[in-house]
Amino acid sequence: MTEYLRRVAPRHRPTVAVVGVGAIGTVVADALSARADVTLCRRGPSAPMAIDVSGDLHRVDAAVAATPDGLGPVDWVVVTVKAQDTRDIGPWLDALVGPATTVVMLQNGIGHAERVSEWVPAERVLPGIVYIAAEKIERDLVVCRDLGALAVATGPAASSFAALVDPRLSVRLVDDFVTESWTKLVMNSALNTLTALTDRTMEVTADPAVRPLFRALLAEGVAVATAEGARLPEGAAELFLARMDGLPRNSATSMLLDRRAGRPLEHNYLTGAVLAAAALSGVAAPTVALVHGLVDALDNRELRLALARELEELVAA
Ligand SMILES: NC(=O)C1=CN([C@@H]2O[C@H](COP(=O)(O)OP(=O)(O)OC[C@H]3O[C@@H](n4cnc5c(N)ncnc54)[C@H](OP(=O)(O)O)[C@@H]3O)[C@@H](O)[C@H]2O)C=CC1
Ligand SMILES: CC(C)(CO)C(=O)C(=O)O
Repeated sequence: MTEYLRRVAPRHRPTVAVVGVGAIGTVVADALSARADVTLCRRGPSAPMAIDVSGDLHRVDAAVAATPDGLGPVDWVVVTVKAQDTRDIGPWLDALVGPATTVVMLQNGIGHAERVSEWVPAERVLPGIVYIAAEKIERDLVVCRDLGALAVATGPAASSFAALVDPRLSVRLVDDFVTESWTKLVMNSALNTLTALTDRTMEVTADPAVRPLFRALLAEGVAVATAEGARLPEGAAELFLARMDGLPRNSATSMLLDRRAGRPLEHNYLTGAVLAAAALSGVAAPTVALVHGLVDALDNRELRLALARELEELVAA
């Protein structure tokens, strides 16, 4: 293209749809909004979102859709629902995914591409791991306490996506995504589950009564991750525990927030994923199994309570 044409040709602004406008979806939408046309795909009333990033409170500059009706394919779909809700966003993906769409999966756990294989082939999925601390404190308001980083699998889609993101949210391109995702999964399997079970923030890692349980979960997780091809250093479990000790003491995990709000828990994609891999590779993970069972019992109880609350509201209405 000549220099003249380059100047007069209208620039195509990339289009992005964020499906799952909770804590992480809102932070990422905000970070994309300067360089792309962003649509927030929300269920319920189509209100805009506000965000508070370390005291800077503002409205997210994005369109809002409450239903997929009338939407067409976009350049990028960013999926930020909890892993267990991925199947439910099928109607959004039907509308938004076309032959040139890349789906960015920003979720804890592993198996990101498999979860959306019905809608998009693996080569057009960009899996990502999230290192952000955020919470949706009201229906239309998210607080971001640490605008950390995203880690995405290296490739052409990764560089193009990174170029769209405000540099204040760093995007790290990782060659070994297996090691990256298993490292986070092993930590989430211990930290998210034990904070949710004890109803305590990250300070629980230092409790001498609970610390041995952290150690056992991490050691089993590391053994399974290694069997799955993650390349972890010698003494990885202790290293992970030290990393957890460095996290803000009064911060919640996403699973603790879900427990406190009476929402379904993501454990089937955390401890559940570790157990599935352990069964396949023949690695023993008895502590992970016990803790998984406890969280499952908690999840069912929270669900029953949520249903009872809904019923009460219906009766009162
Ligand atoms: N929060 C954090 O600090 C961190 C989270 N993560 C991971 O990031 C991922 C996203 O977590 P997070 O942002 O915390 O989760 P949230 O629960 O805050 O947000 C998920 C959003 O998805 C929406 N949703 C669920 N089902 C549907 C549906 N069928 N259609 C449309 N929207 C739907 C929910 O809507 P509604 O509001 O209506 O319920 C909710 O707003 C998870 O895998 C989590 O583990 C990782 C690191 C840190
Ligand atoms: C690492 C941690 C605990 C950070 O918030 C997380 O991934 C989560 O809350 O799901």
